Amino acid sequence: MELSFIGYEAFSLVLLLFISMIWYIQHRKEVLTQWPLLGSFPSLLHHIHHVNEWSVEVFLKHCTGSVVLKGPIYSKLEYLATCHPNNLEYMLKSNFVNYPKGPDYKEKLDILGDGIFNIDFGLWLEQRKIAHSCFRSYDFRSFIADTNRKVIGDKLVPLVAHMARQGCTFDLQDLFLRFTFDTIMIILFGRDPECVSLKFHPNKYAQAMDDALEAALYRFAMPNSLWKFMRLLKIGTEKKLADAWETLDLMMSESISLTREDILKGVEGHNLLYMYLKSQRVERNDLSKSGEKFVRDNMLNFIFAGRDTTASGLSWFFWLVAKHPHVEAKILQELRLACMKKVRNKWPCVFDSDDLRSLTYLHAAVCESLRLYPPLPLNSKGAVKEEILPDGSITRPGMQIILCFYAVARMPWVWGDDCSEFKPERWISEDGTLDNQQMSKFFTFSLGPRTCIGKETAINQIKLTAAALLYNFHVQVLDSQSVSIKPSLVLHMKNGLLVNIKERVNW
Ligand code: HEM
Repeated sequence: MELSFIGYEAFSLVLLLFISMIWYIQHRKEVLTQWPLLGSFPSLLHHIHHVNEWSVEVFLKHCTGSVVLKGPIYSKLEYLATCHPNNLEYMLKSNFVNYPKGPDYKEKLDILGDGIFNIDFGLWLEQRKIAHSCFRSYDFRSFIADTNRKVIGDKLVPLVAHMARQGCTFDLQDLFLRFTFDTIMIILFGRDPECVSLKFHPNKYAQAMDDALEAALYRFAMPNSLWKFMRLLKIGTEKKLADAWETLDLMMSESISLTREDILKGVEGHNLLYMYLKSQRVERNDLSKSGEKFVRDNMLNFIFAGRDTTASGLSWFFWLVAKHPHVEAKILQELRLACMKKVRNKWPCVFDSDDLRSLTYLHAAVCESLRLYPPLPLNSKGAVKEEILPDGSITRPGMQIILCFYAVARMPWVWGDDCSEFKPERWISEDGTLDNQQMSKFFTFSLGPRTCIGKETAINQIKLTAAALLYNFHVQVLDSQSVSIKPSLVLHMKNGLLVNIKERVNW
């Protein structure tokens, strides 16, 4: 009797395995597999290391702008991933109030605390107003322009000239991360951490930021219970995040206390922390205690916002330009004209914000590169009320909505059959001016009330850096390397960008 029961169990197991195998063979070639009981979760985890490229395949294969992904049946995980421009526009702009980031977002990005990225409604509006008034102020804008000029002209260009003379191969992405870190730290705290230097000393803060961003990506893909369990055990990406958190907190408290000391000594400043403390109307004697967490959270948000994104934008831009010599030639032609107008014949030549106005083709090339490689490729939202989106998809409270900015640029029905090509010309209208119509389907800086506050700062910094480096040097990307996307919330290159640099002596 017992034997036949075991025999029955074994038979059922073999049958189950057989059915699973047949099912697997039938479905293994699908881009997105809906597993019995487990939903799309195994597919999502399997593809998480290249989630952006995978999202393009999924949307193209399913010929749609939206797909629903479900977690295992025991979990409440349900995603709506969409790259339909009408949906994106609707959620980010027209019906923005129904699509806050939601508490789930803040839990996953807890390292950012109550900073502007993480909060919604009244609290967000208050912080947005403070940030907006700083970024609009003449003094702060001049301070940013001045910082850009100094960091590019006095540090970046001389270092690149040195590398060119040495003839050594180096990682351009690493250099850009150092450069944007120095710049953002000067803008925020008025202090130069001197990461752009001949010593190339290891940057533990950069590593900490990379680890935090990688851990955050995995949190977005996993059921909450799983990453919380990993956090409890301090293993994997959660262990890296805990260490990164400690390192970044230390950096923040050092930077904040140094700036506070300056203010207490009466040193006038134009940096963002100085403006934030002033905008809180903190009494001078109170500066040592006031708003510790408020300041820490906001400044850390700005470091994440300003360093990684701009460095990513620069790295992909240089890679694309190196792969498209005809684009490089057109940019150089424009730069040469700009230089001639100002009668600049010394080497190296560094451009300033005034020059940028005449550089239409460079602007188009930068937009085109940011379209194809948006530094923040995904965005996440929650829904307050159930609604039907413009493409007919339904959003429900509790659902996580993923806005796929990387994928939208690669949909032929949005950007045309040549959508995957690097073509700055698509941004220029027949009369040679910039074609602003493209902006309605350009989501790289988001849209609506939460549009990136640093958009102008970032574009200017990329253009000024590109102009200075391309005009003075020839950047040759090593053909032997494989350039791919790193699994992270920011679109970095997995193995960096190895280049050789030569001075352009013939100008
Ligand atoms: C190429 C560079 C950049 C790109 C592609 C970019 C992109 C974005 C995107 C997509 C958002 C919306 C994020 C969301 O809603 O979750 C955003 C928000 C934001 N960005 Fe940027 N950004 C860049 C550079 C900068 C810089 C240089 C700064 C400041 C120094 C900055 C400050 C911010 C802030 C404060 C927000 C939050 C706005 C809010 O929630 O109201 N960004 N950015």
